[in-house]
Amino acid sequence: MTDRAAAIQGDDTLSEADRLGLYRVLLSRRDVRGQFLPDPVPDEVLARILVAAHHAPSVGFMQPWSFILVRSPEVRGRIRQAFAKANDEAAEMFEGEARDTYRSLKLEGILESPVNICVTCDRDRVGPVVLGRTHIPTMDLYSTVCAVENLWLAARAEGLGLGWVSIISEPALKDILGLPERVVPVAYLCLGRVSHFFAQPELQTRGWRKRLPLTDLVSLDRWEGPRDETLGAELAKAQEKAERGDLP
Ligand SMILES: Cc1cc2c(cc1C)N(C[C@H](O)[C@H](O)[C@H](O)COP(=O)(O)O)c1[nH]c(=O)[nH]c(=O)c1N2
Repeated sequence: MTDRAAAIQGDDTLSEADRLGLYRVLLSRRDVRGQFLPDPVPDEVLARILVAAHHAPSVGFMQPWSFILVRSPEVRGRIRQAFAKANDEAAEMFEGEARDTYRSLKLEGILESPVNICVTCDRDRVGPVVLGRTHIPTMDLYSTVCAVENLWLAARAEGLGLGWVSIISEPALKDILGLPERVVPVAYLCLGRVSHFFAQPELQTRGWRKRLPLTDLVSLDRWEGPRDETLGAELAKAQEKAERGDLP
């Protein structure tokens, strides 16, 4: 094989089944809190999902992420306590009916899921000057979120549910997991087999918020600039189709 042949992707066209499969994963991915089954996630499946996360894009190819697999019931118990404290504080921030609804929501599956994963960002992984992060310092955090999304989609492709828990004080999480000062806990995730996936986001099903019309969110050339009517009609059609659960 020539150097060039080795350097480019061989068959770079996706089959129709691949294309649809990707959309199916994207549109059926759910945040899962309550339907976890206790069966362990096999190591080879975990490895595939973590490789998918590790193939995420990152600023300057910095790869600032690490993955802490939290299996210990003792550690998970401490995390669950930190969640409970933050969740009580969070409920107080809402008023009236919203507070009651908030209290009725299940917002984590820390103990029910067989494994938790903390995805961290080492802000100093390659020293202070990073290609692409020179003018917007938060780019390493955004890169780590890309890894989280890859992990989430790969989990869905493996038939596993994943739930993101962010109602925890950051210092408490850092303390429990022993993170050094320079390392940010970007995402605390609960992963495992589930009894079922909801068709729509749970927050929508439970009346908290609806998906916004995409046409309101796409404009031309500047913040809230003019709308392209022809594109707008396509966006509305495509969104309706997705809401019905039809693949594009
Ligand atoms: C950064 C971040 C943080 C959180 C979330 C997501 C993201 C991206 N979500 C999940 C969130 O509620 C969910 O994604 C939306 O409601 C949309 O639902 P689907 O993900 O499409 O099922 C989430 N869910 C939850 O039950 N507890 C939580 O603490 C959080 N935190």
